[in-house]
Amino acid sequence: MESTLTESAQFTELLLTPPTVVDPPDPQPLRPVDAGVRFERVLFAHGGGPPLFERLDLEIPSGAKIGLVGRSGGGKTTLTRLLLRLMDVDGGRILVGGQDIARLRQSDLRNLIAYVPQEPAMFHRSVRDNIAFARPGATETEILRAARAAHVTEFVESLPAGFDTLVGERGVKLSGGQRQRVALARAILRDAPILLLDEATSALDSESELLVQEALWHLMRDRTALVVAHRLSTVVRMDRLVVLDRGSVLEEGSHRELLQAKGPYARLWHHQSGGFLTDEAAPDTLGAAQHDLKSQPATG
Ligand SMILES: Nc1ncnc2c1ncn2[C@@H]1O[C@H](COP(=O)(O)OP(=O)(O)OP(=O)(O)O)[C@@H](O)[C@H]1O
Repeated sequence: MESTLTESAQFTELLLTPPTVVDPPDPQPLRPVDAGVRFERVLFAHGGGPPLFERLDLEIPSGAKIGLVGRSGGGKTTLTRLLLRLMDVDGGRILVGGQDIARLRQSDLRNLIAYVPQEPAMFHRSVRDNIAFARPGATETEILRAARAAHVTEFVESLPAGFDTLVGERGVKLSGGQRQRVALARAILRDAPILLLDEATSALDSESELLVQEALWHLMRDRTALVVAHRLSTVVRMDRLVVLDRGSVLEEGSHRELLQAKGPYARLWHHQSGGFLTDEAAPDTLGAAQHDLKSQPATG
């Protein structure tokens, strides 16, 4: 009882003390000290099937920008779903900021991670509502700022009712690139310290691609980013690429290091065409590369 009284007295005192310093005009959001992500000996199998991940270890330091690449079925989507805790691991653990996500409140975990899926869900509401729902209570200024940063403003200006234009069922009135920009605006508005992005595989027109890229880089600044990367322009700029195949990390390093290593990624890179790391092109490439890795002794 006494301690409660003391605490409340201290609290009141704080309230009554006139502030001697003022907030900066453009304050930075308070972030956890560490927004690193760590997969630790993760074991996982889909619905009683064979294990996909067997003791998967992956470290993403706070603020790092990691690209997840690899052929279809490698486990990229599963990894993102485990991090969002849409499913639980069968063994090992996933840590965010040093805390086991299984021990966090779901809402707290969601506040730490902004997720941009390949096919962002669109509601038959206005463009504004489609952005705003990412953070209930956001002010008009905040919504418009996010829209501007994600280059939504440009295309909205040519819509009949601007931000009040209804986007149609599942956003049919918007192009793929425009939907992605709305999704990035949502993530900007969320302002979470960790960004998890499943990059769209479908070709965007080059103007959209450029704008989405720019918005994406803007969004990644000062955040930890894990991007399932399909586009070469994204991959090249990442700090580190992780090549995932059949639930295992085949190799990792920067784009330059992996090219020099002349391994699976380098083969993928040289095989791909049209600016995308196509899953179609990957199986033979990675399969052959994996065979090479297995059959040749490591030469360093
Ligand atoms: N819900 C599910 N139930 C059973 N097996 C699944 C399920 N989801 C994925 N898998 C299997 O898990 C493995 C990894 O799939 P995942 O979607 O994570 O790979 P991916 O690298 O994201 O592939 P893509 O590039 O095609 O999206 C695949 O063998 C897939 O068939």
